[in-house]
Amino acid sequence: MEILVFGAGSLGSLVGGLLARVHDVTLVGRDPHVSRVREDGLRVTGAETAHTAPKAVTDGEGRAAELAVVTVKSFDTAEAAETLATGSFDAVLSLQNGLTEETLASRLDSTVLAGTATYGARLAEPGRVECTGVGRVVLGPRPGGTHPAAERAGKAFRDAGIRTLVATDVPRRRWEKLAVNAGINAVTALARVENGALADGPGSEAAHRAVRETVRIARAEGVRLTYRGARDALEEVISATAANRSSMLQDVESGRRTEVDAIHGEIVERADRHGVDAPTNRTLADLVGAWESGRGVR
Ligand SMILES: NC(=O)C1=CN([C@@H]2O[C@H](COP(=O)(O)OP(=O)(O)OC[C@H]3O[C@@H](n4cnc5c(N)ncnc54)[C@H](O)[C@@H]3O)[C@@H](O)[C@H]2O)C=CC1
Ligand SMILES: CC(C)(CO)C(=O)C(=O)O
Repeated sequence: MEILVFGAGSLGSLVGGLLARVHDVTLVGRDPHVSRVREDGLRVTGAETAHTAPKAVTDGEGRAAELAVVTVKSFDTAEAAETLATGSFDAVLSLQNGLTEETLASRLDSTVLAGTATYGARLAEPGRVECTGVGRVVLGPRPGGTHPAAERAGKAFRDAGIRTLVATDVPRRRWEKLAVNAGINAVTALARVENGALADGPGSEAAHRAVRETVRIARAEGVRLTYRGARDALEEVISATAANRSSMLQDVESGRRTEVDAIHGEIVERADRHGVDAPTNRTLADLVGAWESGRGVR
């Protein structure tokens, strides 16, 4: 399959490097990574290993492929969509945090699929990405149900050795992931603690409040997410990733812009739309937003 991976950073390089084992892959990224991939290929090290030779470009304009996989940070999604709109794709799949598939769908004519990835990836150096954990990709049609494009994308991922589930209940899964991120990301970033610190104590209280609010908003959106389901997912992720530093904590520690707007900000915006209270998410969004403004990265 011809696949374009838009956003060849950590996750995009891991997924693109693995897909290039059996598919015709083009990475859209930035230098010096892109130049190194052109010279020496792309190495995947760690929990997965591969050395493949995807094409790599810095200009994503006017490209065509059967599938485009979007792996830019959530705040770059609108710009990525504008660039993708100059090309031609049968389907576009988001593997990002947040509900970015809606931004893509509002700007693109292609079929937009939504997904989640629990693989861990870190761009170790130009030309080399480290797989820090083998997880799973779950993907499916944005409104749920089935679609041939989702089946084709799922088969392409599986053929490349990526653990993949094609799901019929993607909205619930996307909101469950959003609820887990709402519970963990800002609390760990503000408290400067690993995910495991939220297993009990005050961090746990804040995380559970953020999750409970997110479930209320998901239900107001018509998504069949239960508090018990989201709470179990939160507790499982806290336990399975106890020693990890969340992506938001890593961003704050590196002085980078975070995905707070796509997680807590998105939840607050939808809460306002539905007239539902979300005081914990609002406070978390304001505090991380204040840090970003003070740091000049917002
Ligand atoms: N890193 C991980 O282990 C995981 C990441 N995710 C999600 O995946 C998304 C991406 O995360 P990361 O890979 O960690 O971020 P990242 O910052 O490492 O990668 C994004 C890349 O996109 C590139 N990019 C952005 N706009 C571009 C443009 N217009 N043209 C060319 N290149 C462009 C950036 O230069 C950057 O290299 C996020 O939403 C994140 O939450 C989800 C699961 C795991
Ligand atoms: C699931 C979790 C919270 C794991 O750290 C994550 O997705 C993140 O850090 O962004």
